[in-house]
Amino acid sequence: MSIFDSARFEISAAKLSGLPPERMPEIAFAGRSNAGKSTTINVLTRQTRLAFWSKTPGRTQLVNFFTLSRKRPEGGREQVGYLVDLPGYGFAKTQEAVRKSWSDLVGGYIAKRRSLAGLVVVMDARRPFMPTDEWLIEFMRARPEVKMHWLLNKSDQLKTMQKRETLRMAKKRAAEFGPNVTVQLFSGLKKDGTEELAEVLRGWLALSDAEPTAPLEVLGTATEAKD
Ligand SMILES: Nc1nc2c(ncn2[C@@H]2O[C@H](COP(=O)(O)OP(=O)(O)OP(=O)(O)O)[C@@H](O)[C@H]2O)c(=O)[nH]1
Repeated sequence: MSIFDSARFEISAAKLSGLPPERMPEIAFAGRSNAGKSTTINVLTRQTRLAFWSKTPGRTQLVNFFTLSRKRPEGGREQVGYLVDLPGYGFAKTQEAVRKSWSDLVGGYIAKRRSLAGLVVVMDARRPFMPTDEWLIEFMRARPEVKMHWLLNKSDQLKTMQKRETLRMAKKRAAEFGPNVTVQLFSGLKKDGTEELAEVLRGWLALSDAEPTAPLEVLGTATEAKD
């Protein structure tokens, strides 16, 4: 059983003060509305209702935390990280208040969350790097040490040559952005690229399914020595 199959809903937060304590590395997912973030999370975790929270229109923007765990060699399970579903974006000009609350929540999370190991940006491969995607990517300039993976979803809608060109262009942009950015083509519909994505995310958590005893750095629990 992969750590992603183990994903269990833990908690939702509508504001930064409601986030759970930083006790494990976090893998966050973000994307424009309709880019396929929910589909991606559901394919990755092989569940059909995990990311259903964002489905209700007009729902308060929430950050949803799912616990990832793995089997201990001696039996039982241990928690290894959080999968964090960030609220979608892609707003009309009139929705300024919505945009502001999204930007405070998501921008604040990215800027301040020390346990953020990496961010997956889900984009529509037919039109990646829309202005709202660029906002999100710009937030990450403040955290160059955090990994980022650009997921070019709906690649099933592209012809072979378009796929090649889109990937080439995105890889060029990733290299310009910095050393911690990776990119791949993906299709949530066809489940193409799922293993490549899972491999990237296991790398962020310093985990491998083949090595259940691999050491894991648990962030946010260090205490300072007192004299
Ligand atoms: N062709 C194609 N369609 C996809 C793919 N992934 C998702 N879709 C479709 O795109 C639409 C949006 O997918 P969702 O997963 O709901 O997108 P979302 O980004 O979570 O959207 P919000 O809930 O609005 O934030 C749905 O109609 C999906 O069936 C894909 O890989 N290929």
